[in-house]
Amino acid sequence: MKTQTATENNVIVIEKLCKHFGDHTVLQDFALSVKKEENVVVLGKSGSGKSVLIKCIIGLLKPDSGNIKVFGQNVPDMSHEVLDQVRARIGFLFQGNALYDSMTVRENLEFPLRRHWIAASQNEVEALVMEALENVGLAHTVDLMPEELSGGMLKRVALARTMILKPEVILYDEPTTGLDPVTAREIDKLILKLQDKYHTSSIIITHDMNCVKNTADRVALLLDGRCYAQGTYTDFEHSTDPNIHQFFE
Ligand SMILES: Nc1ncnc2c1ncn2[C@@H]1O[C@H](COP(=O)(O)OP(=O)(O)OP(=O)(O)O)[C@@H](O)[C@H]1O
Repeated sequence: MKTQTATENNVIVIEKLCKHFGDHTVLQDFALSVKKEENVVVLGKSGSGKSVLIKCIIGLLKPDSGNIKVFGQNVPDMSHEVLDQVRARIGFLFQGNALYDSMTVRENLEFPLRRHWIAASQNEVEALVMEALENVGLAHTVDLMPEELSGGMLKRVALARTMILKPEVILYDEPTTGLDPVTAREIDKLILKLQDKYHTSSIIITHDMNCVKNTADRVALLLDGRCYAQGTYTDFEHSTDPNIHQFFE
């Protein structure tokens, strides 16, 4: 049974998050929360700090101050051991997919299972690999190498690998960037399908307003280090605030 220890149904609560590099302030009192089974899109211009935010959430960067509570525990206070356990509950879809070129699709999908010692027997590993690939409609690619796959297929295999540990939270870093519009919409649909099937919560970083429209339960605009505005896609679409409106031009 999955444990849900966070308060008020929030799986992520970020409060007063500050991160500087030298005299460059990237995040300043940033706040955001994500509820169970909610998709929150973080919008922000290039260089606004979206990747820094994601890295702080998974403990790859230490904030200067503030809290990042994931499943009720504060990431900056976690020991390496606890952080490792929490990371097994958080899936991360990298912008560049981060598949190993020298491994087959099967080996790429087995990798997180072996790293976290999830499946004991080879039969269990095989079943989980095939379930993950069937989820993204790519069971037939199991013995192919990444170089034999199209950009959209690579993204779907990467998503299958992210999902194989059945994460409760998924962080998507620009999931549709570099894909043609038809493939991008297929990825949007997969994001929703997997959320529905596994009841995941997500933070999605994207500039693709179609992806926002299709996937966001809520949109948060990261501007000048803060969460400048939050609302639905429709709220944002109808906003007359130039800082919001510019994303629709
Ligand atoms: N390790 C680091 N050391 C110094 N500066 C950094 C570091 N990581 C990020 N930055 C700076 O923080 C700022 C925010 O970077 P970040 O990569 O989070 O932007 P982003 O919103 O993800 O941009 P993009 O949409 O282009 O990917 C940038 O000015 C970047 O140069």
